[in-house]
Amino acid sequence: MATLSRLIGGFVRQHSRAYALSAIMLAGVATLTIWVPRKVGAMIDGLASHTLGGSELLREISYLLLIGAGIYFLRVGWRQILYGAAYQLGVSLRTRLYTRLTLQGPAFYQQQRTGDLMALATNDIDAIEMAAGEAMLAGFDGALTLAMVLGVMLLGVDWRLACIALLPFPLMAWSFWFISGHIHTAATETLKHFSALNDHVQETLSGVRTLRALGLEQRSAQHFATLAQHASDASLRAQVWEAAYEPAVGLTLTAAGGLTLGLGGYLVWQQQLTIGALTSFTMYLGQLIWPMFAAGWVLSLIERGRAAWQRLQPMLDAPLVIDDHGTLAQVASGALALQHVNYHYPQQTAAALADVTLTLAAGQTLGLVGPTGSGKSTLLRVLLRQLTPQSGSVVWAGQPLASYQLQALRAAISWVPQESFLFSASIAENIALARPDATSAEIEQAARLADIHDDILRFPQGYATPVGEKGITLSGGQRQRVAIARALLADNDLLLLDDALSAVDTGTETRILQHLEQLRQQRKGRSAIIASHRLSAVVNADLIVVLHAGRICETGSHEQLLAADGWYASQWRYQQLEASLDAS
Ligand SMILES: Nc1ncnc2c1ncn2[C@@H]1O[C@H](COP(=O)(O)OP(=O)(O)OP(=O)(O)O)[C@@H](O)[C@H]1O
Repeated sequence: MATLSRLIGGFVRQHSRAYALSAIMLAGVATLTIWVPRKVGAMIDGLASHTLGGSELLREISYLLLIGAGIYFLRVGWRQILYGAAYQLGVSLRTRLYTRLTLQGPAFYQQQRTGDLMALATNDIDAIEMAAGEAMLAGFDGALTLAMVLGVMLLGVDWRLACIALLPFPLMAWSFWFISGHIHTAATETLKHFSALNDHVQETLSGVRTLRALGLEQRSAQHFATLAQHASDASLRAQVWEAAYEPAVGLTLTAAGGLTLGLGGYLVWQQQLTIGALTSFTMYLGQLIWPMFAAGWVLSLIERGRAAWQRLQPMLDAPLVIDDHGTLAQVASGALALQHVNYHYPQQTAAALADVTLTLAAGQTLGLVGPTGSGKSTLLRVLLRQLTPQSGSVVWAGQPLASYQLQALRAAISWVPQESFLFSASIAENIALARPDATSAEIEQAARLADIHDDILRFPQGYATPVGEKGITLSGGQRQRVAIARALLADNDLLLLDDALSAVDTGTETRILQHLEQLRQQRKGRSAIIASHRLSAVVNADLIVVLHAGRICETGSHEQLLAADGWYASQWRYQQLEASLDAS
């Protein structure tokens, strides 16, 4: 597992110019800062010995002002350069995370909470960005200033004073180590609690209608308040530990100041040190405040970054549930054959698909029916390679599914799931999702085939009407038909309808199925698999397969299955009776 230091090290090497330039500017800041106490000490000694006249004094003061301005501009410069580079780390980590998430399959998302993933992409990456930017440079700045100030104190002022002043520092180092361990724990807790909070908000907003319908708003608000309290407590604990750096620095510097004044006063009294030199030394001691605080700040940022990286890295390295080592970039037209396919979900004891064997010739339509939970959707997901069977083979156009590039395979299939998703865009853009270059005429033609054209014209802005989260809400049946139009416009070799007509009335269903049949006649070689509870959707299929607890228990054409008088026939009679009762 790569550590945070390796990640940041690699990033610094990649952006070495920006970091080197910032370091040079910081070195300039440190050099100028070091210069000030020496100048002030010399001025005091000059004034005390009456060797510094009015004009020289003015000149020295203007030098000091120039140094101050130089420090200011260099500080602004290095911050701009460094943060510009550190933000690139955030961009690259976010892109890596996003790309990885788009490649993961349903099994991954079943184990992850959406709010947690969103927190990783925002809060956690921010913390890593801070560790790579602010912490790196504050660390460098602090270390450089410390080394230069100590060097001047030891070699340029008085080594005895420097040695005595440094006596309390080991105690401070120990307290920093102690505090940073606690900050790491508190930062990890804070990020976890923030994730839980995020997750609750995301889930609540997605299911707000259900919450309201069940009258659960108050309970949800109480739960939110508890999570918010936990997040705030954890954040406060981290802040309290961060605040502990200050007294440690204060105590150390006060002790160092006391020791300096004691020995310094004695040396001045013994005339071994001038008052100006003692003043310079005290000013240098004051300049140690920044490196001390920088050390605390850097440790805190690094611990927060480490905690975030420990949460983010497993997501970036999570193995892809579906391997993508196929080489074939195109699916040729051909039969689809399943041989003894078995699949069971990891958490389930019973198989969702058991010994499924069937063949669908190119251009044929397969009807997939069976009681709820019999494995229809699972079979379609195996064809989409969202799930990999534990045993058996699936071959399309003579090639195992895994030999196709995943994207090529999925691009050859139009899939309309039970719950279709509409993005926050216009209806036209939602239909043209797989073919953004489609013309308006093509989009309208697909909408006509899906029997949604007239509905769309009744919307306030027609095809330009925004839908999804920020637009109007479509009915379940309208959503399904927009999704079917999307699939038809894509015009792929294989169309998978997963109970995709369940929310439309039987008249609309019949019209859409007729359109599909006409399309199939026009474009030879196009196959379709229609999974449905309603048997009327599969009556005209070339082959109908009845699944029961994952097994194929009946197979044949509509007439053959009626003659067999099994589950299909009894279900057909029941549904026909139901339809005639509805009609009367
Ligand atoms: N993600 C999952 N994790 C665990 N078990 C699952 C998962 N999805 C489905 N199952 C189980 O696998 C079995 C087959 O489910 P599947 O959704 O394929 O049936 P289905 O025939 O499409 O049902 P329906 O007609 O109700 O849509 C069921 O027992 C179901 O509980």
